[in-house]
Amino acid sequence: MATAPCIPSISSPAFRKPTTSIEPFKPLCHLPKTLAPTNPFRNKFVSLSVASKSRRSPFRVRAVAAPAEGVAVFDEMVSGTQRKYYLLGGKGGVGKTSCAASLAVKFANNGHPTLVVSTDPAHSLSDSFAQDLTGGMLIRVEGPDYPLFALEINPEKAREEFRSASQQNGGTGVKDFMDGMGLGMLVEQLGELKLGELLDTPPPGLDEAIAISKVMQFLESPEYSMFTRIIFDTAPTGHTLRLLSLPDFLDQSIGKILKLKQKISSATSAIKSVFGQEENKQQDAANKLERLRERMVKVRELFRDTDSTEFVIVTIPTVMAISESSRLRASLTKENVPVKRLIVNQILPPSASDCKFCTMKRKDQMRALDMIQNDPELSGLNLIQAPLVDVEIRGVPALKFMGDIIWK
Ligand SMILES: Nc1ncnc2c1ncn2[C@@H]1O[C@H](COP(=O)(O)OP(=O)(O)OP(=O)(O)O)[C@@H](O)[C@H]1O
Repeated sequence: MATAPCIPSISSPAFRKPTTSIEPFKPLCHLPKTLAPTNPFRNKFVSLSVASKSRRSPFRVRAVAAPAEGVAVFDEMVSGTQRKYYLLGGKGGVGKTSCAASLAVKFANNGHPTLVVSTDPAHSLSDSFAQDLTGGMLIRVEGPDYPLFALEINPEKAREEFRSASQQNGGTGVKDFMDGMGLGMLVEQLGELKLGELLDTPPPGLDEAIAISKVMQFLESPEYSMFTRIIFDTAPTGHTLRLLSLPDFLDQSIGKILKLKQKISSATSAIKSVFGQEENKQQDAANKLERLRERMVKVRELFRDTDSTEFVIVTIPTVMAISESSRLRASLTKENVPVKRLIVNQILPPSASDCKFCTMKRKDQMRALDMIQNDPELSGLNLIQAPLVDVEIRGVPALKFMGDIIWK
């Protein structure tokens, strides 16, 4: 005898038939056969209309924050050919990469040459696109109508570059040099910068700040000018929060180093001929640092530019994830980073079976969703609800499927 699946499946009748007093699921989209010859989603249906226009239900869905009705979220995102940046962030494992990759596919299928960048030290873009995107180079993603490129920034390499540039200016090289010159008092000032500490035990977020600044550097070059949509798949919340304050911190630190460098230069000008080569090397390093500082300033400006940038928070319907999202929103607001949307991912559909686990789990999720409506940080955001599906979302056809559900 056939039994109903315990964990909802996208092929299960639960996705097609109303089983509770919640608004019936309506099939919204399915993959064209040509796109998915071997795709697990083929001919399967899923709907996101859970709880959006609910009647009375055992899950109290009436109280759930409904997606902003009548707001064509994607129309607004896709319009215009001026470059726009989207940063997706949230707690670890909630689906940031899947949402970022699905948005990238959707933009590329809607006429935008798109670049998706991972600045998370633990990259998963390659896994998400089911394509090897490692190596720190732009790699074209196969499948979408318009060019879609992905870039996994190697944070180790980026940090190493920063470290070597900084050490020549503020690290032991300069310390030794200044000691030798009898400029001990400047070493004191250098100590205040805690630069050694910064380089030896870099704070979480430094990698990412440098990675983003590197992307900014790339974007200035002509071969990148084609991209009209840039999506950043960022590291989990903790990193992101530190990242927000890092550009200021580094800007100040580097600024001080450069001032110091000027002082050293003038103090040693009399003996420049002796140390000519060393001087040149240090000047190169100073230039590098200056460029890094300028890029940091650009990163800071980018984060706060409401015309071109948006931070999308991704979460799941658990009390812990929603509390963390609320704190993230508060920090983003404090830093003047524009946020409009909140994606609640992995929502369980009502179960067709009498599976107690599923019923309990969904009730719990509905309670967590209720929290959003009562949360001062989150209640004003456009809520996008995405269902939990029963297979991993990997490869362009699956990402297109997910993108068509989320980005409407
Ligand atoms: N709606 C969904 N239904 C089913 N599986 C999903 C859904 N969203 C994401 N997943 C799966 O959850 C896992 C984690 O997703 P993803 O890598 O996108 O999360 P993340 O937030 O980027 O993780 P990390 O913080 O580790 O970078 C992946 O296996 C992905 O396929």
